[in-house]
Amino acid sequence: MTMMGGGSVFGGAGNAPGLPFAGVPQEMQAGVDALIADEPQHLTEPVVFSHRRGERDRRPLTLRRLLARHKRSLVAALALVAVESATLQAGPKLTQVGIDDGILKHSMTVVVTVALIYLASVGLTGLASAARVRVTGRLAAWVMHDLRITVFTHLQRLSMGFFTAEKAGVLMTRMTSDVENLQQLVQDGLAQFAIQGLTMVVVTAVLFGYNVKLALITVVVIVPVLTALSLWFRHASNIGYSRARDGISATLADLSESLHGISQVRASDRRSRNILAHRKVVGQYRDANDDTALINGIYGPSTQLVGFLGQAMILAVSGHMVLRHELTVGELIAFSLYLNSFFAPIQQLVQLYNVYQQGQSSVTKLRELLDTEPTVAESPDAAELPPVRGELLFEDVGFGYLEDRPVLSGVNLRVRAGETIALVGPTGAGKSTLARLIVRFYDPTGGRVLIDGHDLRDLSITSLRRQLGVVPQEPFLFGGTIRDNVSFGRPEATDEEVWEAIRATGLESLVERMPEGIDTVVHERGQSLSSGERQLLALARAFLVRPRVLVLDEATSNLDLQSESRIEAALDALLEGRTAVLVAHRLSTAMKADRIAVVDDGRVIEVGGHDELVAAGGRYADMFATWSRHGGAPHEP
Ligand SMILES: Nc1ncnc2c1ncn2[C@@H]1O[C@H](COP(=O)(O)OP(=O)(O)OP(=O)(O)O)[C@@H](O)[C@H]1O
Repeated sequence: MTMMGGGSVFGGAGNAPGLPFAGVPQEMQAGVDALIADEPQHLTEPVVFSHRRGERDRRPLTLRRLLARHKRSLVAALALVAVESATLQAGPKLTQVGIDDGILKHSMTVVVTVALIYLASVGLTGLASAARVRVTGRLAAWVMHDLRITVFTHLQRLSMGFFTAEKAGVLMTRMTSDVENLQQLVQDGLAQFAIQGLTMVVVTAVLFGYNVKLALITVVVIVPVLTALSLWFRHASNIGYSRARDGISATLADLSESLHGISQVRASDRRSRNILAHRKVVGQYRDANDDTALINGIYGPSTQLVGFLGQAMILAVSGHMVLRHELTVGELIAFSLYLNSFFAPIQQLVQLYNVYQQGQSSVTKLRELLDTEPTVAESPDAAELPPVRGELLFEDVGFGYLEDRPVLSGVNLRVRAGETIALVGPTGAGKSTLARLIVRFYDPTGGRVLIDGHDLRDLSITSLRRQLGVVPQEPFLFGGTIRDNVSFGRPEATDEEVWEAIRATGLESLVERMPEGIDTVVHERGQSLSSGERQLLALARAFLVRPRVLVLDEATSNLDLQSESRIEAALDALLEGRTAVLVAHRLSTAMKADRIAVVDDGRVIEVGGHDELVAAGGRYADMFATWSRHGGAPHEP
């Protein structure tokens, strides 16, 4: 739980009893203080966000770089791994001494001493292991924490084009399964790698130390078979895991799309089709998991079988050697115990290789994401935009979302400071695109967009956005209260200012009817407000920020007459005294603007006042005539 700094939240025993909140009883205050002191503190200091990445963030993401920030934990983990691997190997040697020097020579002292040392080594292994798990767990938690914040910050930096091109589900996979793969690798995989690797080296040396002949048999006969099996497993499981990764990506992408479009799914009664489609992606994921389970099922038991056969062979040879007094019984037992510790790491290492592979491929995918440069970048010598009057100028602007498909070409348009200009035209003409260029969601591919004579590309993005307000076609409401949503662009606004915005946009009666006024929580994605109310709330949000320049994309949804007139009144209040570019889908809105620009096929073909354009008898006059014929109210100047 996040807790801001500062004093006690509870009033203590000083509050008068009988009032609605009488405070914490004295006898409980100590407990409450202890509880608060125990609360974990998360960073709540202000974030300094930069549109440009710092030098540190520019270096490509690697596992080593992720770990390097936590050197102390890493060194501690390695030291504990070394202790764990060494103490683990004491058992067989102690068994041998116990048998040869204790049991066979009837020395109780040796047996007891060896048993005590054994006990101590087991205890030490347990302690080292517990400490190692704690250290690597903490290390993994921090690495994941850093990574999630780095990726999230980078996503904030990326341009709109990236989000429209990339499926939301795929981005979710980066933040979920890719980050979790890495967590698994850092938390246990790397430590196990080190333990098993070290164990193999130590045990090989010990085996040769005990008996060169037996060790050679092990290395020459058994190891090649195990190696061949392991190479097959590595190859097969690589393919399997890569299919499984694609499977989970597709499953999450499909799930996220279905959830976002749930109302459309219901309305079009696509439920059974969607279930079928989801069944298909989930089925592919299951197939991939089935395959990896099969591969594991073949590899695990067959390596075990090879291990047992090898042990049987070694036992036959070493038994023969004991009979010929070339080996003691204790040495035979110790050798076969060490043999176990020799086979186990081979199996484990191959399995771990998969964890490593998965982790590495996740690092690669996250690296690709972090290396994506924002297309709308802030220039290194970006200037602060001084307070503007709000004149906008499009100079021979060309733009296309895709390289070979121009959406705008040769657009020239001047929006005077303080005027409201409406963009009208057929659907797909490029009206919203023009609006997006003003707020620099995209940069033009040709020509320039200027505000008060400054090319937008030369300005710091923050200073530009501070003076711009945007009301999108479908306003997004965030999970939180009405107050949070209205003050989204200016969280420091006072209650009075929030109320003023609510009153100006005619939301007052609605908010007053709500159970907790401006503190009423509206649901995620604003499902608890009607579409008209959501639009009004978006207008209130813009009103509170009081930007010099407003860009409004008029909602296309049909509202009842009352809501429409409320929105029109709210617009009047909002547009007063500022420059506004209004993407108008209704001529009734457009004709109230100071001037109208007709956009067709990516060009501005007419600009002028309503009467002027009607009199000119051009494209706008045609649109107006059609609109009037179909029941639009005739314009009364
Ligand atoms: N993110 C995008 N990626 C690729 N093409 C896009 C994207 N957004 C819009 N387009 C295309 O650009 C063209 C202009 O779209 P735009 O949204 O500007 O039209 P509009 O005039 O605002 O239409 P409407 O009145 O329907 O809102 C359309 O052909 C559209 O398909």
